[in-house]
Order: sequence, then structure tokens, then C-alpha cells
Amino acid sequence: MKVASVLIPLPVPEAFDYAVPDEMVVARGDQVAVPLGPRLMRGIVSEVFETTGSNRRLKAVEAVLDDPALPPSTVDFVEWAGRWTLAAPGEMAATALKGLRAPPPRPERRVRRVGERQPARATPARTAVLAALGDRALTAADLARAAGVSSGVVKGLVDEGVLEIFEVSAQAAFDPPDPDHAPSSLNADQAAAAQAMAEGVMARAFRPFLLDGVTGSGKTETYLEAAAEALRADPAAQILILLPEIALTQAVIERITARFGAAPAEWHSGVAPPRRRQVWEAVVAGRCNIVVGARSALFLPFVNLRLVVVDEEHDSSFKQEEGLVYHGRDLAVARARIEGAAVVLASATPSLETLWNARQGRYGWLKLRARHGAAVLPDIQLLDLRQSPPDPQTWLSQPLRQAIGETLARREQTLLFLNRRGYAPVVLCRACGHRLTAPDTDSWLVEHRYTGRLVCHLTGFSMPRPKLCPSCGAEDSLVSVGPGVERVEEEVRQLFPEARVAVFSSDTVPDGKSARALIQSMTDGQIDILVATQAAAKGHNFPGLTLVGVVDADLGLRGGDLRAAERTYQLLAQATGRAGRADKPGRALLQTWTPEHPVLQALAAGDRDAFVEAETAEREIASLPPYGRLAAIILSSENAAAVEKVAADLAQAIPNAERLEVYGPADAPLALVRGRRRKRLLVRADRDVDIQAFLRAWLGRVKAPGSVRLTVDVDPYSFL
Ligand SMILES: Nc1ncnc2c1ncn2[C@@H]1O[C@H](COP(=O)(O)OP(=O)(O)OP(=O)(O)O)[C@@H](O)[C@H]1O
Ligand SMILES: [Zn+2]
Repeated sequence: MKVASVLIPLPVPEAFDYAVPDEMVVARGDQVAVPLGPRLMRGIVSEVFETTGSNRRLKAVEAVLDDPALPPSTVDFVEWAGRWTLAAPGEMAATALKGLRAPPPRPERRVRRVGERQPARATPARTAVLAALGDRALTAADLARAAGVSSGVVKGLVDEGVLEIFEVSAQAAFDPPDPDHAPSSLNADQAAAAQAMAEGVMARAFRPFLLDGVTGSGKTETYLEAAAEALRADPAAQILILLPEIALTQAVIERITARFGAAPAEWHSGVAPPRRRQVWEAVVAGRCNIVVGARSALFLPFVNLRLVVVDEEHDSSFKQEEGLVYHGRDLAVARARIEGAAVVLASATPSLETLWNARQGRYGWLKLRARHGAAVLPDIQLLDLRQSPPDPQTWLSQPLRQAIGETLARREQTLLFLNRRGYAPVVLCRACGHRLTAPDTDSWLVEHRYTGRLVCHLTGFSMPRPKLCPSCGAEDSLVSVGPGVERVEEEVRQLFPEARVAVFSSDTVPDGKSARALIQSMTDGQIDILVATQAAAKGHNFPGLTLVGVVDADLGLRGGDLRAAERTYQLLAQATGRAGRADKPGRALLQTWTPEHPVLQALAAGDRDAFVEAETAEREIASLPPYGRLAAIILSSENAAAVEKVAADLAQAIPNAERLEVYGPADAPLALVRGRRRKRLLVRADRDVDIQAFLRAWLGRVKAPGSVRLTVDVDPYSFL
């Protein structure tokens, strides 16, 4: 008997087996409909095998679906990703089908001539329509517009049988990119790096690279030339470019379009589902060469993937924390390995993990040491707030105010960076000291003045600012503590009433369209001072921007998690790296209460290596990543006793293992979220320990009730 193992999108650890009816032809990767209880479900065939004399009574595969099969290497990839993250393989596989959620776009109705038939009565309008149409096929609306007549005229010709309507399927056409459309002339460093990457692509084998270039050194320029080489060698080559933020996609798409004379496909949550379906179908049919997207684009069904680029590879936005927990950068490397492709991790501030791999010789290390052309790196200065503190209830010190004034006078642009949304991060009661939090949640409410509401950034809960203290009932006792971008904007407007000021954060720029508009007006010089969170601090090229002011350089250093120093270094190096990217030199001023901090010292000295040395040495002593591996288990439930019970059971059931420790269970730093109690356990292991095997063995010993959610986070980035 023939049996198919089918991956079904359910939280179960294995594929389900089904009998294959005699007349049915199925293969690995096929999409099938299979019965599950009373329902039919869509699944992906992971394996087909013969068994003899089975005594199992298997249900049969109902049908092989018309939708295209996943290429076998895509199935390999989703199965590997499931094993790596300990996610259910069927749920991982389902992410590869996300493009199919929308129905196919409706076929388009167009009109064309019917042979040589002429209208019975030739009016000027009718003649214009026939002339405009020629032997083309257009939609009725386009034709009427082209002929400058009302749509009634077109309809009249159809009714008379001079024109006919027919349907074309709305299959998206992706014009083939032309590698020789507009090549850049690369400088020596760039050319050497592009050459090495191109050779990696030609090898048709797994070839990982770190493209390590200072901000504005032309990393994009360089990897696009490697992509061009790949396309010259194989016009069917597919190239995937991953970006950490949707806000960055537009600029890269424009550069690719200019470079190759054809627009790439775009893939992220902001792309409408019918369009995503078109991209998905074009990718699996090999009709689409270049995809620019967010981490979920990793799951597209590529048939000839030759090059994967992870731009801004250090960015923690590549880590998905909700639903399936995975790191896009790590999965990108795995996908390239499975496909036998080249992968390029690009950054001015690579993660310690990636630098470590480059140092070990596992990744080819390509360096771009200087900005392109005449541009130079900005001059970075620390402003010691102990010497020049801002006035009470203001956030910009005198030296920073002066620098903004000078920049304005030169008609150049300023970016004020503060990685905090809203107006004030905390609202508290002067009478009783109560800090306002969301109901049944430990995180503080953030005041937003634009909307006049207090918002929980964790759960999305919001409410109007209350009149009375919810704790003691005092009247008018609530005060806003600390600054967010909106509050800095308020101060800037008071100081420089004539300046054109804008705020860039996920509140003011909620979608791709508004991001594009704001980035465009900044690029065009229509904004003098941009107050921004990290959304605007990376990747962008603003030619008129010469001053970057960091409002609170100490902010990220206070949170004590594993990557606080690394993350702060990266964020500030990226933010300051926006200054002086064109012909005018830039400078950056960092306000700090702790100018002696090693991270800030390294930034001011422009000495990344010193920072990396010191930070890596600390990690080595503690055997933390990249020298060791971590995994977290997070338990949560509305039933506090149930969480305690599962945590205790887990603690009892820890398998014996060497060079591995388990910490906890402990209350999570956010111990209460939406009424759910949260507890964490942390596993640390040496690098050569199979941490996934350990976790599987461990979790297999404990049965958690349905009321307790258990999340496994391999290589955690968030410790909340
Ligand atoms: N070889 C080149 N010829 C012409 N212009 C170049 C070249 N290399 C870089 N540039 C220009 O320099 C600027 C910076 O390049 P790019 O955005 O590729 O840098 P990057 O290294 O990706 O920067 P970041 O890491 O800061 O985002 C761009 O305006 C780009 O067009
Ligand atoms: Zn109070």
C-alpha cells in the first residue's frame, strides 16, 4: 500500500499518514485535501512511501489540489525550520502557503476588434475609438480614456458587434531584470567584494558572506552588482533581498528598478493578499527573478534561488516574536544552505554572532572601509549632561540647541533621535506615587498627545487620560514623566517656530504609504528637523542631513539584557551614520549622563573593533552567545496555579545533560500580561550541545494542560 505523510497546520509534532488511492499520483510537496475528523484540510505531502501488510486502517487522501506543489527544497526548508525552532512542522509548512490565502484576482475583461467589421454609422467618436484601439486589447475604461470619449461609445460598438469582450487571467507579469541596464562603476573595495560574491553565486553551492561596510559605503550598490552577475550567468536565477522594516523597502525597490530597468516583486504584510498570491504563483513558476521583502519572504516557493541578501543583518526586527518564533537571519542562512545558494549578510554594525562566524572563517568577510566618493563619516561628540543639563522639563541641552540653530541657518537638516514613541513613557500620580498600567498587565501606559490617550505598547490597550488618579482618586494629580518623540517635537517647535518639523514613528507613520511620503519630503529637503524613533534611523539616505542629535544615548544601556550594549552600539552607530552621506560633512551629538560608558566611548572614537573586542570577551567568560547557546521557555495562563504546576513539573523533569544548565522557573519581568501569569525558564548550553534534542526530550516528559500556553524561543532576543 502507498502511504503519504501529510503536514497539516496544527500544533502537533508530526505529519499524519494517509493511504494513497491506487489511481492517484502524489509526490513530496503536493498540496492535498485530507480528512481530519469531520473536516477536510489542506496539507502538504512531506513523504510518500510503500508499506506492506500494514494493519493500520488509514483514511485516504481525498484529492490532489490544483494549486502548484511546493518545490522539494522548500519542503526541506520548512521541515528544517520546524526542527530548529521546535515549532510544529505543519504550522511551519503553512507559512509557505500564506500567499494562497486570497482567491486569485478576478480575470480582467478587455475589448478587441472583431475582424475587420466596421460600424454601421461612423461618428467621429467611434472613429476615434477604433483608431485608439488599433489591434490591441484594452479594458473598456482605458480605451474610452485613450480615445477621449465616454464609455457609452465603446459599449455601443460592442453591442453592434464591431468590438468584442474577452477575459484574460490577471496573471502578474514581472519584466525580466536586465543586468546591463544601468551598471554602477564600483570603487576598488566595492568591486572586490562584488567579485567575491559573484564567484560565490557561480559556485552553485552554499557560500555565506559578511558584507561589512561602514554606513554609506555602498553595500546596496555592491550586492546589486553581485545580483547582476548572477543574472548574467543564469537569466532564470532568483534573488531574495530581505529588509528589516517595511519602511525601507520602497527605497530599495526604486534602486533595483533603476539598476535593472524592471521592478522587483515586493513581499510583506503591507502587500494586498491578491497581489501576494500573484507573487507567490510567479515565484513558484520561475516567472519572477527578484523579490524584496520582510522575513516572511523566506518561505516563498523559490525554484532557482541563487542569492539571498539579508540587509541590516544585525537588526533585531528579523526576530519574529509572535506566533512562530524564529530569527529571519538564521533561517536565511539555512535556506541558502538547503538551496545551495550564496547568502550575503550586510551591515555596518554586524551582530557579534555574525562577526564571530566571519572570524572563524565560516563566512567570507568582505570589507568596505570608507564611504563612497567624497563623503566622510560624521564627527561624533558626546555631550556630558552633567556639565550642561537641560532646563527642567526640557530635554535638549544648550550645546545641542545651538547646533540645531546653526544647522538651520545653513539650511541643512537635523535628525533628533529618541527611541521612544508617544509623548511621555510614564504617567504617575503625584499624590500617591501610583504608575498607570494597563488592566491586568505589568507594563506602564505611555501617554500619546496626538490621540490624547494612554496606550499600552505591549497589549495595545488604550484609554483617555483620566481626570482622577485611578488608585487614590486625587484630582489633577497625574504628571507625565520623561520624554517621547512627541514631547521633543513640542520643545523643538517652541525653540524654532520657523522650522519645518515632523515626527517619524510607527504612530505618525502607520503604513508604507505614509512612510514613503515622509521619507520623500525629508529627501527633498521639505523638512528641517525630523524627530524620529529607530524607524527612521537606519538605511535611509537623506542628502541634506548633516546633524544627528541623540536625545538620550543612555536609554538602551539601562535595560540589563544580554544584548543591551550591542544593540545600543548598533542603533546609535546607525542613527549617527545618517549624517553627512552626500557632499556636506556631518556631525553627531550624543547627550549622555555617562560619557565614560565603554559603548559611548567606542562610538565617539569610531572604534567598532574595540567595542566588539570588549563585548566578545565578556560573552566568552560567561559562555553566552556566540560562545554558548540559549533557549527560553515561556509559560503563560490566566490560571496562575496551572502555570505554577507546569513550571514545577518542568523543573522536576529536566533531563541529565552535560555542559548545559537550566535557570528558573522564575516570574517573567512582565509577570502579568492581559491577565495571564507568565513564568520563564532559560537554558544555556555550550555551542556543541544539541539544544533542540535536549528541549524535545525535556518537553516530551511533561504534559501541559490546554489552559497553559508553552512557547519555546530558541536564541531569545527578548527576555521580557
Ligand atoms: N559605486 C558607486 N557609484 C555611485 N554612487 C554610489 C556608489 N556606491 C555608493 N554610492 C552612493 O552612496 C550612497 C550610499 O550607498 P548605500 O546606500 O548603498 O550605502 P550602504 O552601505 O547600504 O549604507 P547604510 O549601511 O548606511 O544603509 C548612495 O547614495 C549610493 O547611491
Ligand atoms: Zn494617586
